[in-house]
Amino acid sequence: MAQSPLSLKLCEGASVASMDTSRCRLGPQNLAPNPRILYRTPRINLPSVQRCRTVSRTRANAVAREIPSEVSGAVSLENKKKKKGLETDPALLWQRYLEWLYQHKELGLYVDVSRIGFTDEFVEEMEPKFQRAFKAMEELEAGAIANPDEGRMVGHYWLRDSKRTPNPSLQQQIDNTLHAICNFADDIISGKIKAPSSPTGRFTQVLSVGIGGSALGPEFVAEALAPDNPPLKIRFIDNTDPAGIDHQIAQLGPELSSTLVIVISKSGGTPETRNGLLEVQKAFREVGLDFSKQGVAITQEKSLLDNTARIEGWVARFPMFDWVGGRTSELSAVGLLPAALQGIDIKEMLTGASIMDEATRIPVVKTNPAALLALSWYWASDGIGSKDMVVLPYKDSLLLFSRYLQQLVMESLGKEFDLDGNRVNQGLSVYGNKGSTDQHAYIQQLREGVHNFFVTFIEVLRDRPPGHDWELEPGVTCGDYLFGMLQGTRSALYAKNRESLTVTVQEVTPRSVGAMIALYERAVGLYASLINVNAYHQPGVEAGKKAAGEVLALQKRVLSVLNEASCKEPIEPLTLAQIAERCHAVEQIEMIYKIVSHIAANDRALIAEGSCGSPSSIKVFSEECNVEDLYTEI
Ligand SMILES: O=P(O)(O)OC[C@H]1O[C@](O)(CO)[C@@H](O)[C@@H]1O
Repeated sequence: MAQSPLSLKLCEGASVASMDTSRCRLGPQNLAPNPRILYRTPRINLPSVQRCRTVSRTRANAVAREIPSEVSGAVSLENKKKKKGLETDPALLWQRYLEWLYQHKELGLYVDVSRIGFTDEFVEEMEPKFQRAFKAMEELEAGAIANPDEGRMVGHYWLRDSKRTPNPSLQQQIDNTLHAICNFADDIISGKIKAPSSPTGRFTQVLSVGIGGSALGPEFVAEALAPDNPPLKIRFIDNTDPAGIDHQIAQLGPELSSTLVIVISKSGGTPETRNGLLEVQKAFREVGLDFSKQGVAITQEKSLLDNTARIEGWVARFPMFDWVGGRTSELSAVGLLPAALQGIDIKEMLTGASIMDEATRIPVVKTNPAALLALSWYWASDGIGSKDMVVLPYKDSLLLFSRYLQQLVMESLGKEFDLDGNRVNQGLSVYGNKGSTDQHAYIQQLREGVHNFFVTFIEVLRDRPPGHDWELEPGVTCGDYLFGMLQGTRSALYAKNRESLTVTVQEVTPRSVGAMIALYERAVGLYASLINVNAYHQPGVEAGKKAAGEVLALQKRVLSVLNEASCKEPIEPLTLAQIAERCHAVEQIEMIYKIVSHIAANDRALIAEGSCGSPSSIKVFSEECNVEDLYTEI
């Protein structure tokens, strides 16, 4: 017999037949954060408890014009592709390979778009759009307000060439910050800055707390570049999952005393990051450690996090600049400080990015690797994201590249409206892990199943550091197999009309990683211009945050109503419908059921009686009557 979520959660241990009379005990409820902690206001705005009715969510924008797909060029492009098909003649394919292969000699980086089937006619048609995109990029780099909705400049390119800032004070801020990061990392690694409670006086671990752009870049780079024995090892808290947080803290064990906690949040008010910080601070208190002696903040000046760190006297604070977006912040303090603490050469990362920036400023599609990517994306996904981009790095250390790109691409391009206010529902979906591992997971479908993707192969030529390779069969190394798997998959997919492009680097080094980050940042920026969307805002993310705030506000109201009922003599158990009515949220009854289920599953101070398989029969009451709450909440 299928069980409802409630039967599973509320009545753990009880058989379905015995559920009718089961009682589910819940522990004391306390949603209020520790009053001693200053950093406690989440960025999500919780409506006051008086307003626990459903807030109707109307879109702020005026009603937008729906545009037919012909306007975006999608239909004509689709037809052209059908007529053309992919080149199959080996000699012509080789010619195409030679004609389109891009090589950056200094970086040892190649971009091969020969297995994307665009035609010369298409390239010609795209030329005016590209010229507009190059122009827009030039203006952006010169300090234009390239993020009009937020009225912001977009300056991540300045981070690796500070002379390009539109004014000298910004240049100084960038240079000073880089200098401060290098000095701080040196002082931590050398032990000049001490971990006061550590037995050795040294910091040995970094715990990075952040989410989205404040985590994905540092996670990717740590996986790609951290040496086997870094001066400080790094761990991440990138969610508000209590079990995940507990796991990280448990893994640190006694090394908590030698852990440098870096809290990263541009806004300084992201709820998940705030919660991570509060949980870590609690863990510190429980073992008698002074968090302020081990905490570092990376955030915008004067943000809530910045103020907290300043008032509590944390070890250090580093700025996040207003003009650097979260998903393009890897080469700001966000990515550079954690990397430097792991002994990664951050100046090399910046150099790689800077060289790539030079290469991707060239306003000629064929000789600009970022433009080649944008051109390929446009062709392969019809300029409307009709196909997903599967990213397959054939190198374990690049495992997180696809996850990093997922945010960079999807948060930048996934937009409801274009810059003219037309509803376009744009985007480009990105997923992938690594090859050849994924060949044993989903490549079966890619080759033979639904044709809704194109592939980006990331190839690394150097298998191992020099002097370490050996032949596991005559003439064949382990790395040859990896190489063979990549080439084989590329060919096998192409034979079935599945398009792909390949980005090749010599080695995974700080320089090549910096270059790849810059390559994709620029490709996203150019592609956004081609499809006419603002790549630098994320209005859609706010809706989820607002809705989460409404759920938590409703939960407070539910608890308040139950508390009031439990203070009566005798205690008054309430049905879900009664709770909803007293909350003035009749239309939210399903959410109230979920709230009660969740609280019940967590042993808090609620008792639910009734048939768990039939929510309408449930009666709920609180075990405790908090008189203080009675008159304040309602
Ligand atoms: O750095 P913050 O302000 O904590 O934001 C974290 C992430 O949240 C978002 O704003 C939305 O998910 C991302 O763009 C950003 O990287």
